[in-house]
Amino acid sequence: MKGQAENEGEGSEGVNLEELKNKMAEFAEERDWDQFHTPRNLLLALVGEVGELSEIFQWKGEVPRGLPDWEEKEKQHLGEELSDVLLYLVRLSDICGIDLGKAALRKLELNSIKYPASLCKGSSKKLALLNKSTTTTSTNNNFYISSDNENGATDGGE
Ligand SMILES: Nc1ccn([C@H]2C[C@H](O)[C@@H](COP(=O)(O)OP(=O)(O)OP(=O)(O)O)O2)c(=O)n1
Repeated sequence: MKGQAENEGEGSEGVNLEELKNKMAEFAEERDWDQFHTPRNLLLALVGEVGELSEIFQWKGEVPRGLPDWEEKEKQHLGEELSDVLLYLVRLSDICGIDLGKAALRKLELNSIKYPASLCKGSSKKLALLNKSTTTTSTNNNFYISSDNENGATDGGE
């Protein structure tokens, strides 16, 4: 989705998942595209957009937070691809009957239980300790904890 949008510059305050879900449903309904918005099609579309998002970063190497050296045009393009991913994710969740907001809040809770700040914060020694203690109690959450990342752990599981 490139180029000038009608509501460009409009404030984003108050945008919520419910609103995005309804707008996507309306968008599909108006075009009689419900027939194409099947779970599999939406998943493939989502993955395709993740690919387009990746292309923006491809070959750039690591880039600093906030992307200070990027041109506005490039940042706008990034916003468009991020939005495509979000919109397809919202639509996929809706079509699958998943309340994405509720599911995400629950997952955040699970994450905080799985990665207690008191254990994750700090040295790699503590991360290794967490790895050891959680893998013995966790049955279906296979994950690894990067020893060189002081910010936390990477979920390689579900
Ligand atoms: N069957 C479709 C096709 C598009 N869209 C919406 C959701 C996305 O936000 C956007 C995707 O549009 P494009 O497939 O045209 O993808 P891009 O905007 O990324 O364009 P391009 O692939 O040409 O860069 O439009 C949709 O809901 N259902």
